[in-house]
Amino acid sequence: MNTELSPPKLFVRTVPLRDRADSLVQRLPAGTPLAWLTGDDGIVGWGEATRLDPAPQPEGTPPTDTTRFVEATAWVHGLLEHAEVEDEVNLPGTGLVTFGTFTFTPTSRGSALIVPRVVVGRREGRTWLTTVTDEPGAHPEELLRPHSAPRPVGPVEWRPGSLTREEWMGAVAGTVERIRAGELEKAVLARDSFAEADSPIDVRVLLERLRTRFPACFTFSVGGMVGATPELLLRREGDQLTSLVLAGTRPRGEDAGADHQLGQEMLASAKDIEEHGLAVDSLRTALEPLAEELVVPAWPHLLKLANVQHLATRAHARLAPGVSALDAVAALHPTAAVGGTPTGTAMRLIAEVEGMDRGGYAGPVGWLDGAGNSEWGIALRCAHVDGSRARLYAGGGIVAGSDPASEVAEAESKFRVMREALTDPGA
Ligand SMILES: C=C(O[C@@H]1C=C(C(=O)O)C=C[C@H]1O)C(=O)O
Repeated sequence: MNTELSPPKLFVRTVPLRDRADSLVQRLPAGTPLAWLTGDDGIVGWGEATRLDPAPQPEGTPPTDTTRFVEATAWVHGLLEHAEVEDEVNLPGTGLVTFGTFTFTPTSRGSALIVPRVVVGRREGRTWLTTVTDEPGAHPEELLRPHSAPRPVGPVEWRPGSLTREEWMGAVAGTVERIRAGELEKAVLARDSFAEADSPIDVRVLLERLRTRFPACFTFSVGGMVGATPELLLRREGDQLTSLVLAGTRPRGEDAGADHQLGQEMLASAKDIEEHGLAVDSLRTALEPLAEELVVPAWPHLLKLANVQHLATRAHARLAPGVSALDAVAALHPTAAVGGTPTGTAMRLIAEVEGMDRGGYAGPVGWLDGAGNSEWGIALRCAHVDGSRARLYAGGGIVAGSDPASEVAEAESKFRVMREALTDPGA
């Protein structure tokens, strides 16, 4: 493992593989997998050629500080400058790939950038293998790591998080009062809960369950953060940037009629449209200075997932020359979908009332390649997995019209994603 700021020289080789149309998760050995998957496509990686763990900033650092992103940008730039890359496939996700997870606030521990020894990727029926070594022409030993079968999670004990249900409802009610008093417009409040298994959790099992249950989401595993997020902070391909903003949540209906009604009700709800509008505005304000063109639809659409439905807006931008994906990540994080409005006030309120450290929850998680292609999700519907323990996180946007009991129910429906992933069939 290499953690110093001056990067090593890496030899990177990408070759095509025969497409077996299998799950990429099956290629992963046990251990700490890296993954970014959408349905059958994506990239998985293992081993560590090098990594950067940006240090947490001292307490009292402004919540919008971007030092961790700036450090990461410089480090990746240095890596790419030194690397020798032979790429026979040339698609987004080939060549030198770095996976990353960034904490929600600058003062938390847990931001990491990891270059795996081995990556297997697939995009639209084309599969590839990338190896990363310290010597030219060498094969990483990780390529030969034995592939044990994924192990079920086994019995799980569910433990309460930092705040009880009543305490958290109190925090929501207090936040609503402060919004009504004019201190801020919106804050996204979250809570945590714990799962304790008898033996170390095999993340591959979680990935396979998440990927198949949420094929439209981004299933990820980076630096212990594991989940399936529906929210795309940004995708960059060439100079094109796409972002999917989500805010506004309803349950799925029992049948098609009830489901349709719940969706239509949300589209007609002034409270949800306001909550969504604030998230879209924060994206627009952050993106405008970086874009030569920016297209944001005037009205949201519905995104239906297995557990909930959301108001969604897909924005497109053409980036100005010289703007990297990490520059855009730094500018966009945190949108008002996970922070609030105004950003600084909301982040201070979150730190004050949530009673926990979010770690990587609601932070950017994703990957970038040497050509500047990149995908970053917002780490939601996720847990931090550490050995036999998982810490789950879920929350929702609070505005003047929010009701604490509904917010608890909404967070529960979001917790379900990881609760179900951690529950073996028949358990
Ligand atoms: C905060 C979460 O989700 C965010 C909040 C939403 C809302 O308040 O309606 C919807 C989608 C996400 O932007 C979460 O999943 O924990």
